[in-house]
Amino acid sequence: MTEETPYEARVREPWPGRRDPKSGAAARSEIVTSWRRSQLSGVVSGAEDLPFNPNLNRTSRLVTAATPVIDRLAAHLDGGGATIVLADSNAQIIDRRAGGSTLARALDRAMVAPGFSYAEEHAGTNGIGSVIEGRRPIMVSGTEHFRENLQQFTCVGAPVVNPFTNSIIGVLDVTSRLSDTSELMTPLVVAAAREIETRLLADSSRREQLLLEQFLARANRSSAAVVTLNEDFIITNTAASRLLEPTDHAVLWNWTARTMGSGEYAEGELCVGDDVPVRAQARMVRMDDKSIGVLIELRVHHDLQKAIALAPPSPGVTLAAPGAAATHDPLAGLPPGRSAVWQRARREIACTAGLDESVLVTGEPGTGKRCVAEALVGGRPSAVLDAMAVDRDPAAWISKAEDVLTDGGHLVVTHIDALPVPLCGSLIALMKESAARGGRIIATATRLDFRVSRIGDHFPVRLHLPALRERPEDLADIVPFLLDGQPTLRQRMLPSTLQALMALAWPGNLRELHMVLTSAAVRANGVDLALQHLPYEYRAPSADREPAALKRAERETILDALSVSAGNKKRAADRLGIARSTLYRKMRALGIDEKRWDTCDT
Ligand SMILES: Nc1ncnc2c1ncn2[C@@H]1O[C@H](COP(=O)(O)OP(=O)(O)OP(=O)(O)O)[C@@H](O)[C@H]1O
Repeated sequence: MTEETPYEARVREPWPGRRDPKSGAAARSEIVTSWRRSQLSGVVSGAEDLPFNPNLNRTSRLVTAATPVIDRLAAHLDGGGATIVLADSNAQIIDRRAGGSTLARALDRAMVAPGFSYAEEHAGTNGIGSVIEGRRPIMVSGTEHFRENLQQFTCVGAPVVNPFTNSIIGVLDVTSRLSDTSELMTPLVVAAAREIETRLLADSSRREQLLLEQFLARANRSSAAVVTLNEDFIITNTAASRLLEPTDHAVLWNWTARTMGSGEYAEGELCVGDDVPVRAQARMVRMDDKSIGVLIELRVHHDLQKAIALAPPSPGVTLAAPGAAATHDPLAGLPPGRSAVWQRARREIACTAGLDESVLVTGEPGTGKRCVAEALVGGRPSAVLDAMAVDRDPAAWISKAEDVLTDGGHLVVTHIDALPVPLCGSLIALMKESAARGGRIIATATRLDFRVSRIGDHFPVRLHLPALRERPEDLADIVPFLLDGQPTLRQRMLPSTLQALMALAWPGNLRELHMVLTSAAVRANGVDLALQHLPYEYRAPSADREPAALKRAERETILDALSVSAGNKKRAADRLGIARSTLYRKMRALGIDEKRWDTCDT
């Protein structure tokens, strides 16, 4: 007798999580083992490059609504030549049921199995990913499949659409062997997908009804702006609707997720609408012990509003640069943002632009240091030299710097922390000699330590740009700014997409965000940017948000320890109470640039 594969076991026990006492981890390792075993025996052809994620979200609204429908369909198809496949909005298969053992084995070999993603970009035309791209039911048969190992099947998929947001939250698919293809497959799948949507609507109505009741109970008693929201919708009273802008749905949802965590209550300050500082109090709303949304009261924070009003405005600054415009707003081309940390950085940039001093702009890679450096000299530096390119011709590099500074020009030097030590002395000497004639260097640096050259100490003014992950609420302002900034990026972004982006860590900062938006805009081809338009690895589903927030906190803690220990890894590890090897491993896993700190262990 042949050994039962994990997938056969799952077909026999359709929902292991419900009847099988095995833990999620055990079920996950089963899937991985099966995949590895298949790979080792060489039966997988062309599936190695399919994204595989063993974390299957079995508690989502999609699964809850789809289970009874699939149960019935599975009983109907039992022993027949067709299998039912349920996938999420990322085209990742969540479940597979029914179909005889021969078909199950064939699907195992082709990796049409839970955990694998059939997004079109990885799998080409198929009955799951192509449904998401086309937003309609589709039959893909035999050689119409892009991947060779799928060409033995016929797949019919239909989208499952969230009735409130109109976005696709999943795909229901029925797959059979090519020889078993039936014309009835399409109406069967479409009817089942509609039934799942009806169930979603009924379930949502109950949730939304309860949220509305809670909202009315509070709004009737409160003089504050009252809002109730979940990921899909938001209800506001008149005061809140005056205060909030459309992007604030995502801002409030993100703030709640960060501040409340797994608790029931959160309190804090944030900016909403047109930069209005508010004090917020949020309370979780539950139904059947599950969180279904939050109720938030917002009160305008008048003390903070006064403080912002008193802060130096963004002045028009007269520049000494030869040929520069007489008056220039240094903040004009810089990204907006409502966070306190970015507001402070903008004020410092505005003040610094008014000084005739050399400036060092620091920050992580991609935080926009070069853009800020150029803004500080009216957007018209006399020259821009990259210290990372100095090796090509050091003599020509330093001679160009000398020409600019001797003429009293404004030189932007990017990545000055990469300048070889011998050239640091020459550049500083030039900077000091030319200062009286108006010569000025605006430099950028990523590394915060300057233990080797200490070149940073010679700059009278230093500006630091915060990382994007320190101010996720700013994405609500930066995304439209970047989308508006280029003629090719004129689309709007759906609130759910913005929410997903806010939950990410952004190690590449603005550069990474710009890349993601450009890729999404190309993929969206003129329609509003939805989750499925983002590059695959950026489509964090809701279930992944907490780990993203945790990772962010862990990264912050490690960066803090490295910074306080002046980059010395042993001291940083001691500070954190972990082994140095663990610190290295965590740094790699969290994308902390080791090179940035690698001269600091001496
Ligand atoms: N003001 C801005 N307007 C539009 N895009 C911006 C702006 N600032 C930054 N970006 C985006 O971020 C990218 C990186 O910006 P910039 O080169 O200024 O960063 P940096 O901090 O100097 O990076 P690195 O240190 O890695 O060289 C830009 O190429 C652009 O895509």
